[in-house]
Amino acid sequence: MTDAARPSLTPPPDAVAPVRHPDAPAPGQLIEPHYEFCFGCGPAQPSGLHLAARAGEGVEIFAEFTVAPTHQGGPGLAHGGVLVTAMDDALGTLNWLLHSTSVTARLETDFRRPVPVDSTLYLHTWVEAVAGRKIFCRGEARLDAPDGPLALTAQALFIQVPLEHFVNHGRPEDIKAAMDNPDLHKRVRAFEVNP
Ligand SMILES: CCCCCCCC/C=C\CCCCCCCC(=O)SCCNC(=O)CCNC(=O)[C@H](O)C(C)(C)COP(=O)(O)OP(=O)(O)OC[C@H]1O[C@@H](n2cnc3c(N)ncnc32)[C@H](O)[C@@H]1OP(=O)(O)O
Repeated sequence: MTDAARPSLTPPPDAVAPVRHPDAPAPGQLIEPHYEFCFGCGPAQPSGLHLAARAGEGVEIFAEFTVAPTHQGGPGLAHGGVLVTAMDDALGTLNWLLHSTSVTARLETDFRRPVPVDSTLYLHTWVEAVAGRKIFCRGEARLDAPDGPLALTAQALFIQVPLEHFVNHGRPEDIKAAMDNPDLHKRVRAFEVNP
């Protein structure tokens, strides 16, 4: 499908190039998971993807995820939804480079090749353009090496939201636990004062 057929994923004429926030993680720096129970990157999720993400030089993320037997769809193959989750998380981690909180509004993924269990997916995501609250991003994932065969490509629209988005919509006991975690609180507050 051409870009013209997906108008909501194509930056409008008044969109601007993304700006790397001055407090963004340095290129090469490992980015801490935003939440320990996140299914994509949280260390406290036994069946989670345990995605490890690093900042790139631009407004971009490089991430890795190794497909475990718990991630199967077909026998010995990664479930497509799990691959989309990995892509979604690598795209969501771009928040750290813009220093804003945004959530996925639309995510379109092309599956280009099967991904076997035990393989490592090398994801690269980047912000293409920003228009008001809309963040237009793209991503690709390659098999077993940063320059390995292309397995997935994606285009996404993220929408910037205030922190209240999470506080108002999350299950109250989880929000309370998150707010009681001083590390998480400090990390998330940094976004608020540096929008
Ligand atoms: C202290 C507490 C601790 C908190 C800890 C938090 C730390 C967090 C840090 C970092 C988070 C990182 C998370 C990473 C995880 C990976 C990312 C995910 O999986 S996120 C989950 C999945 N996504 C959702 O659950 C969104 C559900 N949807 C919504 O909430 C709303 O629909 C939302 C916010 C996306 C938009 O709602 P509106 O009311 O704010 O805005 P409207 O007016 O509807 O849309 C604004 C513009 O965007 C377009 N738009 C909206 N949705 C669209 C769509 N699906 N496709 C195309 N355009 C869309 C609209 O047409 C509108 O455009 P026009 O301004 O009129 O030009």
